[in-house]
Amino acid sequence: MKLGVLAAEAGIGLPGAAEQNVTGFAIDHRKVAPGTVFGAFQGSAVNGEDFIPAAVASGAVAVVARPEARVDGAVHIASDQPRQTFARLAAGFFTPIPDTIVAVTGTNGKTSTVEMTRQLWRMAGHRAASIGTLGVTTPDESVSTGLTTPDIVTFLANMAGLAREGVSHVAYEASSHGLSQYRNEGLRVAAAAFTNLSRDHLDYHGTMEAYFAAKMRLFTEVVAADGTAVIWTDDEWSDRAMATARARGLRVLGVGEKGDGIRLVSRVPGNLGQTLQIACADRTFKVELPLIGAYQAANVLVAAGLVLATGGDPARTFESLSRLQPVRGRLERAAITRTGAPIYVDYAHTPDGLVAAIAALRPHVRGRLIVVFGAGGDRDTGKRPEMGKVAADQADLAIVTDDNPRGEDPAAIRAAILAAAPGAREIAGRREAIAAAVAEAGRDDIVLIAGKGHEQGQIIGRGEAMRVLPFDDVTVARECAQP
Ligand SMILES: CC(=O)N[C@H]1[C@@H](OP(=O)(O)OP(=O)(O)OC[C@H]2O[C@@H](n3ccc(=O)[nH]c3=O)[C@H](O)[C@@H]2O)O[C@H](CO)[C@@H](O)[C@@H]1O[C@H](C)C(=O)N[C@@H](C)C(=O)N[C@H](CCC(=O)O)C(=O)O
Ligand SMILES: Nc1ncnc2c1ncn2[C@@H]1O[C@H](COP(=O)(O)OP(=O)(O)OP(=O)(O)O)[C@@H](O)[C@H]1O
Ligand SMILES: N[C@H](CCC[C@H](N)C(=O)O)C(=O)O
Ligand SMILES: [Mg+2]
Repeated sequence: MKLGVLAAEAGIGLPGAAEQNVTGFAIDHRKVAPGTVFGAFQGSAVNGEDFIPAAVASGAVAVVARPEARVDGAVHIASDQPRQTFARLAAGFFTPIPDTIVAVTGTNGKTSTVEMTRQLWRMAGHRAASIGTLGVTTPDESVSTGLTTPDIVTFLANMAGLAREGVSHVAYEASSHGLSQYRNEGLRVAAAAFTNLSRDHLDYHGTMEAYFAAKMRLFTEVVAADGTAVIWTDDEWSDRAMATARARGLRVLGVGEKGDGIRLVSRVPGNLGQTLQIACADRTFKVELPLIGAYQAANVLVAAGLVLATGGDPARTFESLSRLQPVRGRLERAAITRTGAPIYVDYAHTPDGLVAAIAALRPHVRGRLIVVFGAGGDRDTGKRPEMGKVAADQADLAIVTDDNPRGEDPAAIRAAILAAAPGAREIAGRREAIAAAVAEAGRDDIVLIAGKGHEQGQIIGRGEAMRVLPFDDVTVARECAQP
């Protein structure tokens, strides 16, 4: 494909005819081959512009970079927003793409919502896939990518690969990092959802306002101008999210107790699930959802909103809710202790997530709720005491342990949590902490192991020294429960 043709398609002006043949795209100079377009971005760790000479030496035909960057020996595609320009250019190269693409943002619930959307589409007869923290899940398999939102080249290549496999519908997770780094752009996104906003990632965004603004780019720039915004109505930030979507002229479908598109009329927790009454388009529907917790009901309804926004039939969609499969590591019932106490594994790794996971289990607890959790290293430090406070206030026994210490001293992370968690117990090793919780649990108790969900390892160290030690909360829970 000729560089000039790609640029013209993306509406990017280039000096000269740009007859160069483009063979691929890369944002890492180590992946540049002859004919590659290299995106040189200023990052948080290093400046990609430093690698321009190396990229050109490896055969880059063009470099997308700021106007002030120096490019010799290749076409300089100058842009004040090089990540966005690169994405638009690359999107023309990676074809075909699936017909129907939707995206989900929010602090919590993205993975669950994209996964539920995928399942609902599949039940409606579509070949559907999801992309997010769990990797790429296709009709046939699941492949892990390591990041929630893969880099732009992987993202676009995945989309093209899925379309070639015959996938017509894709739901992807748009993290705030991904949105602010333009890691998923250039494609027609038919509908976009907002689940909620609460404290997380302030190490990266600085303030809640900046964090919110990063997420809102999904509505102001990423979703198609004639697309739909599916917004959970019952969050503190919902009204502002709706106003943002309306200001762009998007169709807004509100979902929640205050929702005008899908209204949650009532929710009654049952033993292994819950009963929902839903009002939609002048009709009411009763759903036996085989999942517990208000938060799971919320995610499922937002997923249903995305399905309706992309042409799904309401009656069929709500009927399908009763056949949804649980999402890996989200309130997953991992094992039962010898005394009969259930052990749940959940991915709650924010204060709000912990509140939601505890609230989901509370109606099922006759004795004590024992919560094992920690906080990740090299991430927002401010959420640590907040998580400690939630556990101290709302669990009957809190055990603070390690969760991906990364480059930090695990004892210091635990101390920051414990400072706000009077009465909590400190047990460094995660296996030992889980074993202690299991040993404590009597017949009427429930154990919640929070923070790692589906994760398969403990991340220790950073940079060259980083190691991932195999660790799976579900497996360890089973081993401790039935030694
Ligand atoms: C802070 C952050 O988000 N960093 C991500 C980001 O890095 P960056 O753009 O700042 O890049 P950088 O490492 O400073 O390098 C700058 C540029 O030089 C290039 N480079 C770098 C080195 C080299 O030798 N040659 C080279 O060309 C890089 O490819 C990059 O384009 O882009 C990189 C490539 O896409 C990511 O790998 C990297 O993720 C790091 C590893 C990370 O841990 N990210 C986490 C925080 C993250 O993104 N998490 C969210 C989940 C959040 C949630 O869901 O709650 C996610 O979406 O996964
Ligand atoms: N709608 C919700 N409201 C509040 N908490 C939620 C909600 N959905 C999920 N959670 C909590 O967040 C955890 C993670 O859920 P999920 O993986 O779906 O979110 P995510 O947004 O993809 O997270 P990440 O940012 O890590 O990718 C759950 O295990 C639960 O504890
Ligand atoms: N997407 C989130 C996941 C956090 C999971 C938790 N186990 C941790 O390591 O902090 C992040 O990268 O911040
Ligand atoms: Mg996720």
